[in-house]
Amino acid sequence: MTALPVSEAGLDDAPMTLADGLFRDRVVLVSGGGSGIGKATAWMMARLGAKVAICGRTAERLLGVETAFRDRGWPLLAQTCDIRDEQAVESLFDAVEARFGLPNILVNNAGGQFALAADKITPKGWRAVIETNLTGTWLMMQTAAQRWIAASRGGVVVNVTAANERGMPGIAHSSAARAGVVNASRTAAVEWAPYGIRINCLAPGLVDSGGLSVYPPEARAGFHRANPQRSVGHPWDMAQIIGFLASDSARYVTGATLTADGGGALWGDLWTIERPVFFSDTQQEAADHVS
Ligand SMILES: CCCCCCCCC/C=C/C(=O)SCCNC(=O)CCNC(=O)[C@H](O)C(C)(C)COP(=O)(O)OP(=O)(O)OC[C@H]1O[C@@H](n2cnc3c(N)ncnc32)[C@H](O)[C@@H]1OP(=O)(O)O
Ligand SMILES: NC(=O)C1=CN([C@@H]2O[C@H](COP(=O)(O)OP(=O)(O)OC[C@H]3O[C@@H](n4cnc5c(N)ncnc54)[C@H](OP(=O)(O)O)[C@@H]3O)[C@@H](O)[C@H]2O)C=CC1
Repeated sequence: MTALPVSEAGLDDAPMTLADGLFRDRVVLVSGGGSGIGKATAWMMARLGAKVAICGRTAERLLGVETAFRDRGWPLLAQTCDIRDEQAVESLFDAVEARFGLPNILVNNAGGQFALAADKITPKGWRAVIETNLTGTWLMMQTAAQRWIAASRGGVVVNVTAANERGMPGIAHSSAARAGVVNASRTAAVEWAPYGIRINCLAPGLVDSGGLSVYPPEARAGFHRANPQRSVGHPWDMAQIIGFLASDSARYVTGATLTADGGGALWGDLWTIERPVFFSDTQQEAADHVS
């Protein structure tokens, strides 16, 4: 696959398949918008005319995007917020409403985990990942829906989960949380359909964002081989799928999960921790281990 640029200048020029002005004057809230997939999405939305709000826990990350948007004359609201904290989530939505009005689109992208063998995860570590990826994502989408319902308006949610059809060895907590988001999304897609709210998920496979740096080098070395395309995706690839799901082109799509993993759900052997010897590529090593 052709490599796409990752720099900010690259995001300015990255090829766009979505129509000019597609999100003109729409208010788009992107969680985790200070880096990786969220940042690429914020950029894409701004290029397509949206008023963008981003959040994350780290002020410096947000500041980087704020500066770049100011240089380009793009409107942006950036606010620190831990999505696990319901009061912080409420004040984030208050701030967005005060600046731009109620969001039309929520891109629920913030999340992450640490890689550790399932038998080593502590209760505290389990809770931290579930709270981040399931509870935090839920608080954001429920808050958006409550406000849309109160205002008698529709809205669109895109939840960024992870491609977990075959589990995600090394990140069991995250795999469980993402499965929870997918099913909560299906359920809410039905309950909130009468209010004109659509909810879909994007389940990425491996995407070459800075986020991958937290994985051990021996795991990272195998990432690009873990799917039939023998490559990792780019944040811009994810941004454009998010743009499609958020747009009226997808108006008949709700409760769905779109997997973008280079076919990794069908073929490939992915480990986010070092591959146990039992699963070794060399038959002799594996046989030695079993016997
Ligand atoms: C087939 C195709 C498929 C394709 C499938 C695709 C594969 C998926 C690849 C995914 C890639 C990405 O998501 S890339 C994005 C990666 N980005 C991130 O992960 C960043 C976000 N992550 C985080 O912030 C953290 O990991 C997270 C734990 C979730 C939240 O942080 P907090 O500040 O709340 O938590 P902390 O205080 O740091 O830690 C809380 C506890 O968690 C545990 N803990 C935290 N870090 C730990 C660590 N490195 N090792 C062990 N344990 C740890 C400890 O018990 C900690 O308690 P103490 O012991 O008391 O400290
Ligand atoms: N890259 C990949 O291969 C894959 C990524 N994903 C998922 O895609 C999403 C984006 O990841 P990606 O861009 O790759 O990696 P990044 O680590 O760059 O992005 C994660 C973003 O989420 C923010 N975040 C994390 N926890 C919280 C929190 N509690 N409250 C608010 N913001 C938070 C981070 O900001 P801060 O730390 O400042 O809070 C950061 O901006 C994540 O949910 C990730 O797990 C899924 C599958 C594969």
